[in-house]
Amino acid sequence: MELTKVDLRGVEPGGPGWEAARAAVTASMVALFTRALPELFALPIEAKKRNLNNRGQFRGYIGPSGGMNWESLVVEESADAARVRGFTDLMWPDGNPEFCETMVSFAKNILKLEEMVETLVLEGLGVRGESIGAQLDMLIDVIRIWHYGAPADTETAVTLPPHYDDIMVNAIVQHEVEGLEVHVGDGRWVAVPAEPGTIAFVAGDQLRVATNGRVPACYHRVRTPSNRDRFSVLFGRRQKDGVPVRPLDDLVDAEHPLLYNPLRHEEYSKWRFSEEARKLEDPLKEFCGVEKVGVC
Ligand SMILES: O=C(O)CCC(=O)C(=O)O
Ligand SMILES: [Fe+2]
Repeated sequence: MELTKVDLRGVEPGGPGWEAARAAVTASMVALFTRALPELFALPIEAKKRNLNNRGQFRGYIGPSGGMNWESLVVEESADAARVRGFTDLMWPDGNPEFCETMVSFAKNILKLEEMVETLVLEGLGVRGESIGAQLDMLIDVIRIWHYGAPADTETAVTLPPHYDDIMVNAIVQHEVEGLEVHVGDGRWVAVPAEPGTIAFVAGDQLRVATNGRVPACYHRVRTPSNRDRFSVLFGRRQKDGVPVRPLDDLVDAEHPLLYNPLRHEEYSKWRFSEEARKLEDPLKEFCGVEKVGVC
């Protein structure tokens, strides 16, 4: 079975055209992958650690640990030049305007594309325009930048174990080196090719809740059998802290009864990396499902 591809070229859900947005993202990716990321990861570890991880797991710098040969950093609200300047000044106390400009331009371009995808998905499910607008207004964006060394376990070649993302949608951009694999319906893993200009949109737990289960979260992992170093960038959108994610009213009716209670991102993201949650097959359902796992 091949991955289902939806060709969105020519689809214009209002505003600037899809093709123009896609071309702008592709152009801004070149400087990002060829200059900005290698420069960032070449910084001493003390500098990267200034990207603090004090608001729950995966919200700042992650260094090599537990046999995993990886590093990653987070830039919150990356389409906002002032926020990116804050990050840049932390990394390079003398400033680095070129890095800042590259990140902001990439984030602004990909933000447009991601908004279109979110809108298309919700429109496709029959959500009214005003509810879509209100939902999108509750989101903020966050970029996670990864640098993976060659796989430590050359037999499996897995560099990031299987998981669901805890946000609404992540746009994943790979560059030349393969890695992203998604779990498809028949239980197989399918690689998303690292082709130039290809962006994978991955649904997370928050979209599962907002769509009342209509869009399942995508189970995915990173595996690099070619044994090379790899960079990737994730542009994610998630609900703002303090604003719970609720199933959209338009997606709850007699045929589709309410499946989830409101989900608070900051509570969920802390709990789901706990010992207890890691053992569960469906932590989201356990955390906020109206019916708990194993209860009929
Ligand atoms: O590096 C990738 O392609 C995906 C990373 C990922 O799945 C994550 O950070 O949640
Ligand atoms: Fe992920």
